[in-house]
Amino acid sequence: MSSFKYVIVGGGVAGGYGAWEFTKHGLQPGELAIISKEKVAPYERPALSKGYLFPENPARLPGFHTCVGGGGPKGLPEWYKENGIELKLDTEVVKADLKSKTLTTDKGETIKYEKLIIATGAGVINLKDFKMPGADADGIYYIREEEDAAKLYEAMQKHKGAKVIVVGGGYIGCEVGAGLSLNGLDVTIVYPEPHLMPRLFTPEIASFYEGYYEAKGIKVFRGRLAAAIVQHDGQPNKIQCVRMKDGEELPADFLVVGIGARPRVGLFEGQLEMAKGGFKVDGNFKTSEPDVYAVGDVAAFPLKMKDGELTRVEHVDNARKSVMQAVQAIKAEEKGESIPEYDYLPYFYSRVFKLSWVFYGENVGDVVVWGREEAIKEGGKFGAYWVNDKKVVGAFLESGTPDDNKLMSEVARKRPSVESQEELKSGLAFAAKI
Ligand SMILES: Cc1cc2nc3c(=O)[nH]c(=O)nc-3n(C[C@H](O)[C@H](O)[C@H](O)COP(=O)(O)OP(=O)(O)OC[C@H]3O[C@@H](n4cnc5c(N)ncnc54)[C@H](O)[C@@H]3O)c2cc1C
Ligand SMILES: NC(=O)c1ccc[n+]([C@@H]2O[C@H](COP(=O)([O-])OP(=O)(O)OC[C@H]3O[C@@H](n4cnc5c(N)ncnc54)[C@H](O)[C@@H]3O)[C@@H](O)[C@H]2O)c1
Ligand SMILES: O=C1O[C@H]([C@@H](O)CO)C(O)=C1O
Repeated sequence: MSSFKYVIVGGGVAGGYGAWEFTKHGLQPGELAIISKEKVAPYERPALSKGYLFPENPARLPGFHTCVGGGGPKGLPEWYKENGIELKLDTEVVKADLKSKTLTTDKGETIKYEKLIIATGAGVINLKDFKMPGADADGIYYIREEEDAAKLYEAMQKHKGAKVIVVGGGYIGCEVGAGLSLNGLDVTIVYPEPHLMPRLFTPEIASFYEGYYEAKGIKVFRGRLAAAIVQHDGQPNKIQCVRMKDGEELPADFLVVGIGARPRVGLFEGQLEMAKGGFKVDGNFKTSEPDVYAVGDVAAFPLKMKDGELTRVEHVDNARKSVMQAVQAIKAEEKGESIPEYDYLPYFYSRVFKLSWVFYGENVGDVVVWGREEAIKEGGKFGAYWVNDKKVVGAFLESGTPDDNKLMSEVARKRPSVESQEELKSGLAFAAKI
C-alpha cells in the first residue's frame, strides 16, 4: 500500500501539465503520483497525427514530451524524479473506490490519495463496436497512443505505394489522411457526412480542403458508409477491400479508422455524477465527490461564455488549461482561498500538409466566409466569422500568422456586435478594428 497527497490517474496531456502546474505551487517530494497505463512519460498527443507521420525527420520521443507544446519544461522521466514525482508507467488503475479513497492497479498495488485528479482521456471508437463484419482483420489501424502511431508508421514504411482507406472525415481522418499521402500512399477517405469536419466546417469551408486533398491525389468519398471489411479468401485476416453500404467494393491494403472517441469513465461510473458522457464538474473541475477532480476529455465543465452550459471539449488546449485550473484551485483551497472559475474560450486547430487553421468561440448562427476564392488561387489566408444574435461569436482562419490568430481569439472573446455582415467580408481588417 502506498499513499500520496495528490494522485493523477492518466499520464496523457492533462497528466503532464498537471505535474508541471503542481511544481509551480511548492510541490514537496513524494506528494504527487501519476499513474499511467502507457509505457512512456506524458507527451503532446497532437504530434501523433502530425509531425510523427512526417516522411523526413518525423517527431519522436523524447522530442515531444509534455509540456513542450505549451512552452513548458520537457518532461523526461528524469524531470519527474528531480521534482520528487512518482511516475508509475505501464500501470493501469483497474479499480477505484472513492469512499475509501483507494485505487487498485493491474500490478496488484493499492494506492491511497487525499486529492484525486481523473485524467483518463478518451478511447477510440472501434469498428467492432458496430459489429462490422471483418472488423477483426489484421491491417486495421487506430491512433490514440504513441504505440498506435508507431505501428501505423511501420505499416506505412512496409507498404510503400499501398492503397489505404481512411474511415472517418473528422480530425483523425483529415490529419492521418494527409500524413499517409505525404508518405506516398494511395489514399481514399470515406465518411458518411456530406463534407469533411462536419461538426465544425460549413460546406463552403470544407470544399476548400476537399479540393486541396483531391489536388494531392486523395480520393474523397463523401456521404459513404463503410459496411464491411472483406478479407482475402486464401489469406484470412488479410484485407482485400472495404465493402461500402451501397455495395461498391474499394480495394485496400490497409485501413486507418478515425470514427470518434469516447471518454474513458468506466472506472468511476456509479460513483460520480455524469453529464455529456463525462464527469460533471464545477468551475474548478471538482466532481460530485469533494476531493475528486476530473479534467481534459472526461470533464463536462460549465462554459462561462454560454451561461454555464455543461460542455465537454476533446482538445489539447482544454486538457492543458483544465488541469491547471484544477491544481490552482486545490492549492488555493489548502490556503482557505479561492480563484476565479474557469472561463474557457473554445479553441480548436489543425495542421495538414502546408495548411494550418484555427477556430475560436462557437460555430453557431450565420457564417460569413471571406478570402476563400483568393486562397484557392494563391493558397493564401481565408477565414470565416459566425454571427449569432448580431454578435460575432466564432472566428476561423486558415494560414494565419500567430498575430492573425491572436486577432481571431480576441474577436471570439469580445463577441463584437455587428449591424451589417458586409463589414465582416473585410476579414482580418474587421478583426484589427475591434
Ligand atoms: C492522434 C491525435 C491527435 C490529436 N491532435 C490534436 C490537435 O492537434 N489539437 C487538439 O486540440 N487536440 C488534439 N487531439 C486531442 C487531444 O490530444 C486530447 O484532447 C488530449 O490528449 C486530452 O488530454 P487528456 O489528458 O484528457 O487525455 P489523454 O491525453 O488521452 O490522456 C489520458 C491518459 O490516461 C491513460 N489512462 C486511461 N485510463 C487509464 C487507467 N485506468 N489507468 C491508467 N492510465 C489510464 C491513457 O493511457 C493516457 O495516457 C488529438 C488526439 C489524438 C488521438
Ligand atoms: N486537431 C485536433 O483537434 C484533433 C486531431 C486529431 C484527433 N483529435 C481528437 O481525437 C478524437 C478522435 O478524433 P476523430 O477524428 O476520430 O473523431 P471526430 O469525432 O472528430 O470525427 C469522427 C468522424 O468519423 C465519422 N464517423 C462516425 N461513425 C462513422 C462510421 N461508422 N463510418 C465512417 N465515418 C464515421 C464522424 O461522422 C466524424 O466525421 C476526438 O476527440 C478529436 O477531438 C483532435
Ligand atoms: O500542441 C501540439 O504539440 C505537438 C508538438 O508541437 C509538440 O512539439 C503538436 O503537433 C501540437 O499540435
